[in-house]
Amino acid sequence: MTEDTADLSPADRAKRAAARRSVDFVRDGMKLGLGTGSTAVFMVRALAERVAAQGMDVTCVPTSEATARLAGGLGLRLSTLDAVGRLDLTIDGTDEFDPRLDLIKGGGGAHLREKIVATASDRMIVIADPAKQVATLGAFPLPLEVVEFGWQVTRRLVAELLADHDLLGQTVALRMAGDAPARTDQGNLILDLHLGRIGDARALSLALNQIPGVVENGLFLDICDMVIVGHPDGRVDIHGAHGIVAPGQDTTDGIENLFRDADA
Ligand SMILES: O=C[C@H](O)[C@H](O)[C@H](O)COP(=O)(O)O
Repeated sequence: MTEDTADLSPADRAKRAAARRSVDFVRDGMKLGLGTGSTAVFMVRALAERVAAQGMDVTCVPTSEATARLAGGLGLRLSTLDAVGRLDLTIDGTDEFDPRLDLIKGGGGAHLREKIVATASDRMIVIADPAKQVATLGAFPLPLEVVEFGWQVTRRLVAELLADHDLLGQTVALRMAGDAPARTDQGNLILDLHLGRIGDARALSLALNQIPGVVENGLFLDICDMVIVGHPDGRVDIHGAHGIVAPGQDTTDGIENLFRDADA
């Protein structure tokens, strides 16, 4: 199945360009983590096309029920993280990435499973449109998955903790889905932390996860190896941990070199 790009918005054309480039990194026999969100949807479709066209043998672990439905419906072979144990590569979207390739994720509430899967992967490629690139994380509200039991006490502890950190804002909001609280795939709640700018993401991430009712925050630190940024005209830029390693329309040659460069 190939989408008609003429019907896509510029942002969606950019997401699609990044997504299609990312599946060039998939090799026969790989165990793959599949991300969640609108950019990941383009990736799952591109992956299903490639696997079918080339008769590849890949095993996929989805990071959400939505991705599981999409990937399964497109004929990709699904498994569970516990069944495969270790993954070769995870490809996922993001809400923000900074020059260190640190991320804020969880705009769709999937960051817990996404972080478990990415951490169990040898590599993580993030796919993004240009709007996701920031100098400092924090303009996008930081999602925090919390258990329902005592959540208002948890929210108060989170608010007190934020007062001790280097942040522009400190508003904590329960995420809603219409009139009811939004629920994650685990049945938990989400607090969105409107922080404006996060001065020390490592200190904040560690501190938040010390609060008992907190399950996981949306900061992905030192997890991502490469960000592929798509553009509406189909070009892509590949960002490694030390800057752009493949500006403009790169080739499919030297994929392993790109990873090595990303690690340099
Ligand atoms: O919970 C959702 C995930 O972290 C998504 O990967 C993230 O929100 C980016 O989503 P999108 O590709 O739709 O911008």
